[in-house]
Amino acid sequence: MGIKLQQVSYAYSMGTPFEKYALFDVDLTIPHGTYQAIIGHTGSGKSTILQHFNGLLKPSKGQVHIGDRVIAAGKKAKELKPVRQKVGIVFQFPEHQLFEETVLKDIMFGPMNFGVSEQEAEQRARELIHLVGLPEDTLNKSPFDLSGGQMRRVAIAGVLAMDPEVIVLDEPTAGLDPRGQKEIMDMFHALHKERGLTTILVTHSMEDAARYADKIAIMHEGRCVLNGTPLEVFADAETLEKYRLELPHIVRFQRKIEKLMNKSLSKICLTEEELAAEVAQALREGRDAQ
Ligand SMILES: Nc1ncnc2c1ncn2[C@@H]1O[C@H](COP(=O)(O)OP(=O)(O)OP(=O)(O)O)[C@@H](O)[C@H]1O
Repeated sequence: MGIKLQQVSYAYSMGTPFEKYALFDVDLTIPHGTYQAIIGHTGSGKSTILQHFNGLLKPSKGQVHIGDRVIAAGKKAKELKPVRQKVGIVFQFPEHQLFEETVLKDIMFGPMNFGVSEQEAEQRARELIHLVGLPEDTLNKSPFDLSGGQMRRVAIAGVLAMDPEVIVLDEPTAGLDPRGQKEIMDMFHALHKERGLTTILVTHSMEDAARYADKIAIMHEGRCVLNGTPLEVFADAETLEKYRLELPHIVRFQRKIEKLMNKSLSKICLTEEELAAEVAQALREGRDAQ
């Protein structure tokens, strides 16, 4: 399922003296099966845009297409339950929303609330607990006896239990140690590939955007100022500089090497392996030319 924003503007407290526009004429098309990162500084509108992806917020102007459903300014949004089931949002610190006495009940809560049978919901929970990297006996524990990282995984299993077609991740690794961060990001990437999910990652991390995303959109003061593949975005040094966004570590390293070699490599590299191969190639060419 894809998502498309057409000329979307959004004002908080519309029509009151506190009216404040947080989005201005945003056009963004996220085709089915894409891994889209949305990056921007604090206050650029990331959380506001995210809440449009499943109808939590309705645009003040413009239209949001979620699959074949259209949510438009000025129109009453009909029954949004199916949209909420198809678009799962992993909010920041999702473990704060755990509340049941056991992990099993917590994971089953969402699907059962949406009419899935108890048997089916339990089966999903038993499958998902492995998928999020926890042993099956976790299901019988209280979520509040788990570590922070384990609680995060349980909360993620709860979102996946709804069997969404689109998954929206709002800084999903905030507060985790580097190893936990990588494990969670790799897990979402594997899910994205295996289940053909449309994945939207809202992040401050250029590293994660570079490593996982097919497309990177840059938000600045409520506008989407750039959207392209990682290579297109990292080649646009002028725009990145204008909006004070850092290149990922690996690209900065490449720039340093190029400066020392006084030579540009033939492409921008996003992994250590690619960079090593490009440098080796450039050295070979240098030797052959002597
Ligand atoms: N409930 C609200 N009422 C009024 N203004 C708000 C509200 N929520 C956000 N804003 C304003 O809207 C703008 C965009 O905020 P938003 O939270 O979408 O940005 P963000 O990029 O998600 O920031 P962060 O990275 O800090 O989460 C900011 O100027 C913010 O102050």
